[in-house]
Amino acid sequence: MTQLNIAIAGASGRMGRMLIETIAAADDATLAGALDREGNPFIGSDAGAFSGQLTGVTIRSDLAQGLSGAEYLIDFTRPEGTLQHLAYCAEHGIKVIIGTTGFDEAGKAAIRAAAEKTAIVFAPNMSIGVNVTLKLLELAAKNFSQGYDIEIIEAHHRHKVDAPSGTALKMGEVIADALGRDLNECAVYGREGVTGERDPSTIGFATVRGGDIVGDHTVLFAGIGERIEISHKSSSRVSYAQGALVAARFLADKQTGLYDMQDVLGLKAAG
Ligand SMILES: NC(=O)C1=CN([C@@H]2O[C@H](COP(=O)(O)OP(=O)(O)OC[C@H]3O[C@@H](n4cnc5c(N)ncnc54)[C@H](OP(=O)(O)O)[C@@H]3O)[C@@H](O)[C@H]2O)C=CC1
Ligand SMILES: O=C(O)C1=N[C@H](C(=O)O)C[C@H](O)C1
Repeated sequence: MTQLNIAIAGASGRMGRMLIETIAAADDATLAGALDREGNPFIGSDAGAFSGQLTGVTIRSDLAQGLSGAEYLIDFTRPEGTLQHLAYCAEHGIKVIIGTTGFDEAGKAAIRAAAEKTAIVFAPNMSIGVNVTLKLLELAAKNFSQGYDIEIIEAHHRHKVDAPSGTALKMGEVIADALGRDLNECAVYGREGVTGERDPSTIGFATVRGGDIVGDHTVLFAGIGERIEISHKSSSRVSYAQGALVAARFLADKQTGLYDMQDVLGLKAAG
């Protein structure tokens, strides 16, 4: 069986730890490197120390050292970190799976440019459940295009730094596209004070942060006399890590190009 040699960025983070455990349990993947930024207290530790299962791979801050044996990098860090890692990977032909959220337009443009040099999967949510939910939302939006107000509510743990979540924004994009609207023009991010009546063409977002909530997303289609809610709730980060591994397998025969989880899961053409 061909082995995927995968390095993990943000190795000591919530997703990094889960990814290292997931790779250890996979028959076709080998941990080939582990990165964290300079000053991180876990630099120099074994990447498996968190789970008590040593890997023989040391967490490094130097990209050349951390990526020397890697064909793939799975990166769930912060936009500024991901973009630094990506520049190195693009130069060295290392394929990249990006789960990081919170990129601005310039960051997204840099990812598109890097995809001309290496193969990339970039998705705000790698879970199969969320990606199938996006298809359900497309269908729902087309059928509730008149007479239903659309609100997206997301809840995450207290440590999350970006809002709305990347997944909530993606849900908004999918719904806006299905309705022929531009999310940049119709999104309303929170309300306060005398807001006036709701504009029916808007898509509203609400954000909750607290405790250890892994990640909940609900889209509400509120009509007269009825409302429809489509929800996805994560109870473990394992589904994101498994999805990232599926994305790495998908890239095995790709040299360049930018893909998302809809490509990976073959959902683009699905009705
Ligand atoms: N696509 C998906 O399916 C999912 C996406 N995410 C996204 O993944 C990202 C990480 O989430 P999570 O694991 O919870 O976050 P954590 O804060 O737990 O981990 C982030 C890791 O990245 C490191 N890091 C932070 N800044 C930099 C930098 N500038 N350069 C290099 N490394 C850096 C952190 O190091 P330090 O501790 O030293 O700061 C830490 O090791 C978020 O953007 C989140 O939204 C999360 C879950 C699923
Ligand atoms: O930060 C998180 O935890 C998560 N982030 C992603 C997002 O912003 O959508 C995915 C998931 O919801 C967990």
